[in-house]
Amino acid sequence: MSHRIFRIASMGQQPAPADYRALDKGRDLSDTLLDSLQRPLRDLRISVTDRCNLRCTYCMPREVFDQSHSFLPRTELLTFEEIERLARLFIRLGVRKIRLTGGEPLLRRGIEQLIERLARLQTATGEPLEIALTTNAVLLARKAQGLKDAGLSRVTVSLDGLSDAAFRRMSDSEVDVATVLAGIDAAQAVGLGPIKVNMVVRRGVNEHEIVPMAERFRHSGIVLRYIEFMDVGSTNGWRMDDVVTASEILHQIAEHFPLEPIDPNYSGEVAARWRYADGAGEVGVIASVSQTFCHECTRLRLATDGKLYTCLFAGEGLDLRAPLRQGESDRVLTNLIADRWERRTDRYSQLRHAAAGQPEHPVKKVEMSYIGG
Ligand SMILES: Nc1nc2c(ncn2[C@@H]2O[C@H](COP(=O)(O)OP(=O)(O)OP(=O)(O)O)[C@@H](O)[C@H]2O)c(=O)[nH]1
Ligand SMILES: C[S@@+](CC[C@H](N)C(=O)[O-])C[C@H]1O[C@@H](n2cnc3c(N)ncnc32)[C@H](O)[C@@H]1O
Ligand code: SF4
Ligand code: SF4
Repeated sequence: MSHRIFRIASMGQQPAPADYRALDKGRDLSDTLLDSLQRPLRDLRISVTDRCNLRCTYCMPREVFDQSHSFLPRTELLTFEEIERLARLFIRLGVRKIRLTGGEPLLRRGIEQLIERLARLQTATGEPLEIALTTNAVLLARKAQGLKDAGLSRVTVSLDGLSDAAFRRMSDSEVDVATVLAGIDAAQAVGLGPIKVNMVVRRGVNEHEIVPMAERFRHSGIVLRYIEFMDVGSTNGWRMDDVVTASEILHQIAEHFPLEPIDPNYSGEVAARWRYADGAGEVGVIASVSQTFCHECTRLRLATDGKLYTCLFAGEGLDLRAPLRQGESDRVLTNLIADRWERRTDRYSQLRHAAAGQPEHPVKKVEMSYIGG
């Protein structure tokens, strides 16, 4: 396996400040913006903080994200005004859905004000923008009503097991499952749905929770999605052996509750959908390791400090904060973003798959808590 193919992910030069002048020109936005693999831009994920109140072992292992870890200082974060300005430009380039994430997005002070600003925006086709938020739900019970009032469309909650023992092992915390379930109940009560629950499955840690979780969310109207443990970042000690594949997961569930495949809700959906044959609802599997979906990837990620990443597994981002704070025009920023998308060649998961799960990384991948999950 050569190093070369993994070098493809998101490499690209930051233009020198002087080059911004050359980008100060109008752009025809009537055609769909496509990357070099003919994928449109549709989905923007914004990391609003790199901090978190949990220490999930697969995302922010405590031994790395401890007291000595330098989180970004406040001045380095994009302000709400800056995020709103960029969001407008992304929408003009085709974005229809914005997902707020992190780190833990409910830790960002005044997140409701950001949602209010975004909720006023319309997509290029005149429809309201869909604004979703992914959260560990530790603070959701007390914040659900405010989020709804601010204009949030829906929430996705991460929960890796129903027993406190498994949940605490995965999240490396003392939080109990009841707190997360209370958050889900509150979100449902205020109408922050359709609600989805994401469960990362790690072999030998929480695979015994697959069936109890299915049982808990059947008949609830909530869509549970199982996620294969991924090699995001550089610190989570990922090994292919620890991945419980989507087919293993589905097999376990189907032994108790027969399943039937159903069509995706939209092109490029990351979860493959299955419904319970007895009509109890649906589940999804996100097979980002065993059945990759790069060929339909329409996602762009704006990290906490304003760097733009064209792949979850990128090593380098395009700095948008510098031109923003240097007072560059919307035209410059739009051209910067559009040019980056047009040059995009990322398909990391597909290449990892082709290499039988043995990537050799020439670049240090950024952490998921910073780039946004
Ligand atoms: N490899 C890879 N994994 C992804 C990507 N996007 C999402 N995932 C994984 O899928 C998980 C679930 O993502 P969500 O944000 O809940 O999924 P989504 O498809 O945007 O959600 P919906 O809008 O509800 O369909 C993430 O936490 C990641 O683990 C991606 O672009 N690449
Ligand atoms: C990074 S978190 C940020 C939002 C919020 N803190 C939460 O946990 O919902 C977003 C999603 O990424 C998923 N995730 C994090 N690390 C992962 C990994 N190594 N493999 C698969 N999914 C991962 C989490 O389970 C979560 O659903
Ligand atoms: S997955 Fe979410 S809750 Fe867990 S450590 Fe990462 S950012 Fe925090
Ligand atoms: S690895 Fe994920 S983020 Fe990167 S191109 Fe593939 S689907 Fe998109």
